Amino acid sequence: MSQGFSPQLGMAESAQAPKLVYLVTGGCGFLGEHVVRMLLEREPRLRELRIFDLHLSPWIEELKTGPVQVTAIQGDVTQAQEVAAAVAGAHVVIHTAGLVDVFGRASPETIHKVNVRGTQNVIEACVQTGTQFLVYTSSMEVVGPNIKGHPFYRGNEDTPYEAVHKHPYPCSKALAERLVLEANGRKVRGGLPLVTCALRPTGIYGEGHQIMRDFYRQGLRLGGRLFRAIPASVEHGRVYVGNVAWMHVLVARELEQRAALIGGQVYFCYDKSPYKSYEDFNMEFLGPCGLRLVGTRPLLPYWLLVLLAALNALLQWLLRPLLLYAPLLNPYTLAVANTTFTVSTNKAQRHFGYEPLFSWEDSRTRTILWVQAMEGTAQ
Ligand SMILES: NC(=O)C1=CN([C@@H]2O[C@H](COP(=O)(O)OP(=O)(O)OC[C@H]3O[C@@H](n4cnc5c(N)ncnc54)[C@H](O)[C@@H]3O)[C@@H](O)[C@H]2O)C=CC1
Ligand SMILES: C[C@H](CCCC(C)(C)O)[C@H]1CC[C@H]2[C@@H]3[C@H](O)CC4=CC(=O)CC[C@]4(C)[C@H]3CC[C@]12C
Repeated sequence: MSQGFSPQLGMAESAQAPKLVYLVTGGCGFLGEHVVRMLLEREPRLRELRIFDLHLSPWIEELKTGPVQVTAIQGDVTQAQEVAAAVAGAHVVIHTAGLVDVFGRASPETIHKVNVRGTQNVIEACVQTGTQFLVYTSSMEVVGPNIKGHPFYRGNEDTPYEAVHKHPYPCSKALAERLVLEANGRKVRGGLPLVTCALRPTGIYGEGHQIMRDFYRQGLRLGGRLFRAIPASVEHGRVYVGNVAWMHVLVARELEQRAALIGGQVYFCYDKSPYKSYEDFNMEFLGPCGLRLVGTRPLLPYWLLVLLAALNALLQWLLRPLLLYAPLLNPYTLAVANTTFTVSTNKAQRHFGYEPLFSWEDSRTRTILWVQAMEGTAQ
């Protein structure tokens, strides 16, 4: 039961009638929306695009006027039947849906349910319905930073690193990634092998990034200032959302032709974004929007930040019966922000010809324009 998926875009093939059906889970999220729009722009063989999400966004309606059939499916990845119904008849699934929570908003059980069981449901749906190609959005967090705070400096997919986690989010992403990779080669309905791979973005930034929005608003509240908490020497890997989306589209396109090479593999998502600390990197966008990062060195000593982070964790626990207290600073976010984690690799280029679609200058400009368009700029 070959589904006629031919990733090499030859002239003759691209001129053929579009026939592929793609499903994007989490298609209304920050990354998912960019994947959806990228597919519509850059996958000429697309006949139908299914957008599956717990919460459907109104912008989907605008996409329905184009030549590709856009089908919005409100559904929950934790519900196996809903997932199977959405997957049936799709050639490719791009599974970006996930619960991204490192602030203690959701319980560990809920994070596990959505990220691990949800992914298991997607895999089983592919097997049951005969969908052969699955791309999973994993995370750098699957590798690190680990609980010991070991630096990962310009590492690649083969760099040895002690990946030990305790926090529910990285634990769930690691388990889900393993499920996806182990499913590579399983026979799907019709007898063909399932081909899977996992992409591991570092910290994604760009239009729609909620945490950037939070920092911007915090800066406005503080009179146009943000206060340095992390030493400038701690490098944190970042990648532009458009390039992460492009990597998903490209690897999905190449999965059939290069199944033996790509199947069961992991790829860090990378581009030409500079290596900087989390805060200095954010200032590349927030600076031109009128914010200032105060201090060349952290204003508070590290031990005090550790204490404040622990206090926040305690308050979260104490207040939980009354209200949700989920500040940006907690022991986990402090450890991640304060540990060098950067990647330097060309594996995606070697395996499926990935080159960033957006230069650093473009990525920066697009992100600045998005921040500036937010209500009440600081200028
Ligand atoms: N934001 C980042 O810096 C990074 C994100 N990732 C991964 O990328 C993926 C997308 O993340 P973001 O776009 O940042 O998050 P997001 O929260 O903006 O998007 C996730 C989407 O999944 C949907 N979703 C959540 N639970 C669902 C469920 N039970 N059923 C169906 N849909 C559900 C949400 O409604 C949302 O639209 C996630 O898998 C995340 O782990 C990986 C590395 C970095
Ligand atoms: C919120 C953190 C920055 C605040 C630090 C403080 C309070 C000292 O100023 C963010 C620093 C690093 C971020 C994480 C990182 O980019 C890796 C991620 C990958 C994912 O898959 C999901 C998101 C995240 C965990 C990201 C979350 C915010 C930070 C912890």
